[in-house]
Parts: sequence; C-alpha cells; structure tokens
Amino acid sequence: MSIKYIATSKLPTPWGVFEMHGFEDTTSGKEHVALTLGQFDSQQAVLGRIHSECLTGDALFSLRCDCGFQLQTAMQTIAEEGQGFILYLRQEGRGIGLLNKIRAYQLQDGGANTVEANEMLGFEADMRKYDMILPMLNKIGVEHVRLMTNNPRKVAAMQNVGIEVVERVPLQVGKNRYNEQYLKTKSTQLGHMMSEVHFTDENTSGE
Ligand SMILES: Nc1nc2c(ncn2[C@@H]2O[C@H](COP(=O)(O)OP(=O)(O)OP(=O)(O)O)[C@@H](O)[C@H]2O)c(=O)[nH]1
Repeated sequence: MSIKYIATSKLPTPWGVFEMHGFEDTTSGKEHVALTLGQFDSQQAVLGRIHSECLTGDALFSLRCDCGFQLQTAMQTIAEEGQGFILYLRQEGRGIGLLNKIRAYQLQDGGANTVEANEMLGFEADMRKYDMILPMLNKIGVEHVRLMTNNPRKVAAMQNVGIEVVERVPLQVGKNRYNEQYLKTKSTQLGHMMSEVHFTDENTSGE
C-alpha cells in the first residue's frame, strides 16, 4: 500500500468549517479523506475518529446501522471541543464493498445476522485494514489520540502503527428499533464495547 497526499480544501458543515485533506492509495486506487478542525500540537492528544464508509448510513439516512449517527456526533463533538480529526476510510461494508453489503442486507432480511450474512457470502466478518492511517495521521500532524469508538480493533490498529491512544471515548448513539439486533451482534460477536444504558434513542421510533 502506498498513500499519496493529493490536496486540501475547506469543508463547511453544519457543525463548523473543517479542512478536508484528500489521499490516494496508489495500489488500490481507493480515495480516503481526513477532516481536521483547529491546529494540532504534536505533543497533545487530539480528539479523533476513524470512520469506515457507510453510504447507506452516512448519506442515505439508513436506520439499519449506527454509522450516520456516529459520524454526525463525532463531527459535532469535535466542533464543540474546537479541535479534532476524522479519517474517513473508503472501506464500505467492513471492507466487502457496497454491492456485497446489499447482498448481505438481503440475507439479513431473511434472518441472518450481520456476521452470518458476511460468512454466507464467503467473507470474513470484518475485512478492514488500517495500514493507511499512519501516513494520513503523519500528514495532519497527529501522534497521540483520544479515539471516539466502541471498537477495540481500531484502538489496536492505531497502537500497531505506533500511534498512542491515550483514551477511548465511547460513541454509543443512534440505537433504534431497526438496528437493535445489529448493535447486539456487534457487541456479542464483533467485540464492540457497548452498554445498553448509554444508548440514546434519537428521532427513530420508526412509527
Ligand atoms: N458487511 C456489513 N457491513 C456493515 C453492515 N452494517 C454496517 N456496515 C459497515 O460497517 C462499517 C462500520 O464502520 P465504523 O462505524 O467505522 O466502525 P465500527 O466497527 O462500527 O466501530 P465504531 O468505531 O465503534 O463505530 C462501515 O463500513 C459500514 O458500511 C452490515 O450489516 N454488513
């Protein structure tokens, strides 16, 4: 994998004006994005998130997952703090791609859970890789992180490439009647650290 920095622009959002840095994985052709807000001191632990692409949740308002809620909450929290970053990684569907995720959703409509559906299609439950994060974090000047995630694999992935995770900040938002089973499976089979009590039930009664 070889990550090439391409360009930086402003990205005005409802939560603040972020800087958007574009990167290309010249081996796979995948295009990744880092959003930053504020100036970083390399000695300081910066609030941040690694977010994997979820077209359905991030852009199409899907209630099948918690992705869109997590992305929005992370951007809002960074804006409130006045500083932080998001690495938006183009590994849709935990790395199986959008069309395979739709195949997996079809199987889930028939009763499989999110892990079983991946396996029925011949994939591992989680195919994501995180090798791109080091060159991206180097470019935006981050060495120490307070990571917003419930996923211990992301904490390990950062530490594996030499980035210190000073603190894991839980990000439990967006529970609703459509994703309850999905969140439960993430917790019981994918190792996500989630406690029922901290879920917020947002605008998603589904009535
Ligand atoms: N294969 C598959 N992928 C899914 C499904 N639901 C969501 N996803 C993908 O799961 C990934 C979730 O990414 P993140 O929110 O960054 O990561 P996470 O593992 O949930 O960890 P957190 O940091 O706690 O949110 C995205 O790539 C989604 O497209 C599903 O049912 N099947």
